[in-house]
Amino acid sequence: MTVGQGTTIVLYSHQTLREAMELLLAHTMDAVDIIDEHGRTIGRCTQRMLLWAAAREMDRTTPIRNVLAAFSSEAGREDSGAETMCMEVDSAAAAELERLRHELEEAHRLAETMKTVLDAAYEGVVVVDGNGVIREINRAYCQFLGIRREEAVGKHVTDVIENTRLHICVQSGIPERGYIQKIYGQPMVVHRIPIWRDGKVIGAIGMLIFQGVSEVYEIFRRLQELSREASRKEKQETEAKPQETAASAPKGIERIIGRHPAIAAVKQMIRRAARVPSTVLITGESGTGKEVVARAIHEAGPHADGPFVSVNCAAIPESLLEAELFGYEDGAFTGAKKGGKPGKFQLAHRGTLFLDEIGDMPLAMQAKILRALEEKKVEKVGGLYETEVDVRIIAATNKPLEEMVRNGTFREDLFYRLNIIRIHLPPLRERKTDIPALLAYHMERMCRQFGVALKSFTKEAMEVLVHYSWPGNVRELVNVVEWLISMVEGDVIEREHLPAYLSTVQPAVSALPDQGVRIADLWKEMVYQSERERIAAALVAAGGNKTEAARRLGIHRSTLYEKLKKYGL
Ligand SMILES: Nc1ncnc2c1ncn2[C@@H]1O[C@H](COP(=O)(O)OP(=O)(O)OP(=O)(O)O)[C@@H](O)[C@H]1O
Repeated sequence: MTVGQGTTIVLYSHQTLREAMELLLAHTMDAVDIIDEHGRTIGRCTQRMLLWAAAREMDRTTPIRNVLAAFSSEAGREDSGAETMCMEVDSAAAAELERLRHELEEAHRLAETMKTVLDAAYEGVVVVDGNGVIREINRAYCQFLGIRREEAVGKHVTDVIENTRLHICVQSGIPERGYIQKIYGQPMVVHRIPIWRDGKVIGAIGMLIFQGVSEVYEIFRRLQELSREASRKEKQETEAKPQETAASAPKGIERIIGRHPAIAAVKQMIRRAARVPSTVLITGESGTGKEVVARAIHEAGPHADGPFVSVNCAAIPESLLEAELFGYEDGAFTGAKKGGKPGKFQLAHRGTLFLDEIGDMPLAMQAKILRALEEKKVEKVGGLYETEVDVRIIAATNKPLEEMVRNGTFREDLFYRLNIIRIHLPPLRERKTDIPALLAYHMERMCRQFGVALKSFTKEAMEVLVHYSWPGNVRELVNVVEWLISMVEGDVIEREHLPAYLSTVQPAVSALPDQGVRIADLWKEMVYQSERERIAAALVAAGGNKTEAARRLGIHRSTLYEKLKKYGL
């Protein structure tokens, strides 16, 4: 009943008249402060006030704030020596109190606003104290980590965030901006900013910058300016075609471009699916990236070093499907290769078998696949014995499997066996904000691959591309980029250069997200940072030999020298 704040005894405004009486009696006190739900003192409960209430036979369950209000208004009229705090104090003290109350309210409002801002922030934000213990973490960061706020607050940052250096930043007091930090195998741009007070570091703020597609046009434009500059120089300096080096080629989840919430959720699912060996069913229209997702799961999982074998079930004639999947023995059928052939299941041993277009699988073959999945054994066509296989199955389809189960064209038992983890990829027209980033990514990738100067889009051309409905999804977008690279002579792609069918829908005033340009700078920093890291890694791999490092990077030696100078390596 008694409410204590440290050693001070107080009464909360919701407590009853009876509780107030018991409190004063128990502590033989004359008066006690009344505190509201925000911790503010709203008045004082005195013996006189309680006597007043008793004389009026007030219900003992009346909240004390109501008693105070009634007493104040009556006492205010009848008695200038009323007991509420504001009336007891003299006018100077009252002014001071008013100022303090105002300040407290402001602080309270500010704290609320800060929390709202933090949670609405596009970036992930985490705050640690001087010991590296998490004091605050916002919704975006929690979502990215797949944890709840309560699971993070109070823990040491190293127990919550992979590869963090926030605790080091607290010790050194040196800000670290635009660093690359790998979280769940994904390179992320982070900032670490120490918080100073009275000449001491009392904590640090960590910001996680999602490889965003907001401000995409600006990012795109700047990125293109940068890269065009760089590729012009490189072209002048070297005859050799710039190659996409193994070190620079993005892998796994990095290849999945997009920050639309649906894609962010897909990435989250990929990370989870990679941790377990369960079968995965990926659904989505043709060209939405089902195979990219399957590969990402494989590459993020424990069998990443094992094979990834892809089978398009729709592309193989029914008569050959069994031999293709399970292999065949020598002389198993007319036309069989001498010596036999291993099947895809065997080839995918200790790796992943990606069964694309599983909805097109004939019923008879579905039964065989189910058996292989359940028994983890396969038998070649014409074979006499079974072989054990350890394969993770990822299946994909653009067909409505549930409906096919209902009408008997897809086996229910196989459906449930495959549908353990379900990932759905929405069509591109439902995630238009990802279009500019996808264009940027594939333009950069292909120009590099073909050894041509990077091309950029005008805003008008970009608007047409964002507004187009992309029935063929990302695959169609990739094809359009390739077409543009080969058809457009100059470095800038104008609206007029686009195939006519893309322009059938007129763009609205501005289709592009308009969220400021902060991320653009970060993107630039990220590009610089990752190039610096790539060069440093190549140097280490080449044992310090610059000619060899340049060869590994696919750039001219003089370009490497220039970059070494630029990055202070
Ligand atoms: N999120 C993405 N980021 C970058 N590229 C993507 C993305 N999604 C798809 N792509 C690209 O689009 C093309 C088609 O992707 P993919 O083959 O994975 O689609 P799919 O859904 O498996 O198609 P289908 O159903 O026809 O087999 C590929 O070139 C792939 O690299």
